[in-house]
Amino acid sequence: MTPYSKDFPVSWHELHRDARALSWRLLEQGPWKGIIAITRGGLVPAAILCREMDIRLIDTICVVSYDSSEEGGAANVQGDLRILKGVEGDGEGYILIDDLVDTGKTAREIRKMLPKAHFATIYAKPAGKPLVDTFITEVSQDTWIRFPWDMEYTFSTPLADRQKG
Ligand SMILES: O=P(O)(O)OC[C@H]1O[C@H](OP(=O)(O)OP(=O)(O)O)[C@H](O)[C@@H]1O
Ligand SMILES: Nc1nc2[nH]cnc2c(=O)[nH]1
Ligand SMILES: [Mg+2]
Repeated sequence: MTPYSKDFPVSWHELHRDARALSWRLLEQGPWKGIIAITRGGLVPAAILCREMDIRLIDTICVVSYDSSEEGGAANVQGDLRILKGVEGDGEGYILIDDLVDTGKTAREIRKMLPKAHFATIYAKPAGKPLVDTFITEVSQDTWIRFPWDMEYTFSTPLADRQKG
């Protein structure tokens, strides 16, 4: 049984705007040595942050967590976190970026590896929020965020027709 009953679709435009808002917040807290993106969701926000903040040193922590093999591609079943690639050091002076924090499981594990990094996300749900140093938008725990890279344009049935069905 999925704990998600609401959908929160995010467009490229909204994501860009929110990532730029995060850049403003982080610029005020710098200087920064570089950015560490948590793959894969942190990669697009990392690219936007680097551009806005003139950061050229970009590293990755590569992890596998949620299972996207479910029918319909709804990637909402979380398994054990597997670290495919880490980084050296304790993260001091670095921004650690991910697209969102949900249960906080990913953040908790990665914060153990990089306790001095500044953990930033664009979106945060209540359970994961205490683990984040800076975020932009909070959504409820029962909401599944849909990122633009996971979606495509398709026909939308008019509301009146949906009621008939
Ligand atoms: O707070 P948590 O409950 O741990 O969830 C947050 C993580 O889940 C998503 O990644 P996902 O595992 O879906 O993989 P992806 O980034 O490779 O798409 C998201 O990008 C975070 O990394
Ligand atoms: N796309 C997406 N991935 C997630 N991983 C954990 N929570 C979420 C979510 O709300 N949306
Ligand atoms: Mg992720």
